[in-house]
Amino acid sequence: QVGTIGSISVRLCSNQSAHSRKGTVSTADRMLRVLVDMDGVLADFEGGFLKKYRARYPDEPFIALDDRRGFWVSLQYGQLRSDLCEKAISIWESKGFFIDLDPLPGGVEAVKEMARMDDTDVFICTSPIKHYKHCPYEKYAWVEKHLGCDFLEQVILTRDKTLIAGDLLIDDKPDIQGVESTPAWEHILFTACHNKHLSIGASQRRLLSWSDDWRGILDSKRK
Ligand SMILES: O=c1ccn([C@@H]2O[C@H](COP(=O)(O)O)[C@@H](O)[C@H]2O)c(=O)[nH]1
Ligand SMILES: [Mg+2]
Repeated sequence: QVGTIGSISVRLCSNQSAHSRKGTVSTADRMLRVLVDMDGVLADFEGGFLKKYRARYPDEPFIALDDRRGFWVSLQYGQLRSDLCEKAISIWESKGFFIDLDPLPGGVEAVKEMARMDDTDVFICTSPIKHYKHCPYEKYAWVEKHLGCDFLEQVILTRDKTLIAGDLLIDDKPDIQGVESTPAWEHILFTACHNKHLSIGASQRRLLSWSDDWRGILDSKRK
């Protein structure tokens, strides 16, 4: 929706959250709550990083996406050569890094479909970096740009996802730890270049991409 204030065009967001639009406040216990990570799940953090790193440091060595191992990009660059750790960090601390990330194939469509499903609440659950000048703002801006301003109601920024209650957390980080030792959610490992070689426990489930059966995973958690 677009309105005007004087000569200024403004985008009007509904004040209702997706949750209350479904009229479910009193029946929240029957809703399936899905938490979806952003970097590496909806937004192409690794691809965006490599593109900007190579543009800023064209003469420095880099790690091709196929050779990425381990969640921490900065750690692997630091192992390549110690000063490259800081150079890597400088990329995602820069203005424009997070907002410029391309959506990963099918992610935005999947999240929109989840939000339309009966008995389903979906939240974007993402960890901002501590260098807060650009990242938190740009994460909200990314959601508005790709999912629409009503979806801003569904954003959770936290550096500790174990504190957030949900049935499922779809996330590319293999080890999600925090102060809560038994988080409420089941972690579904979203496959990314840095985790695809990892063998996971027999009880853990993976989502290979957004073309994989995410609907089946949601259904498996419905009561
Ligand atoms: O080497 C790295 C790689 C990533 N990060 C930051 O970690 C978070 C990851 O957030 P998730 O919600 O777990 O996807 C993101 O803000 C990256 O910028 C990092 O600090 N160092
Ligand atoms: Mg992630």
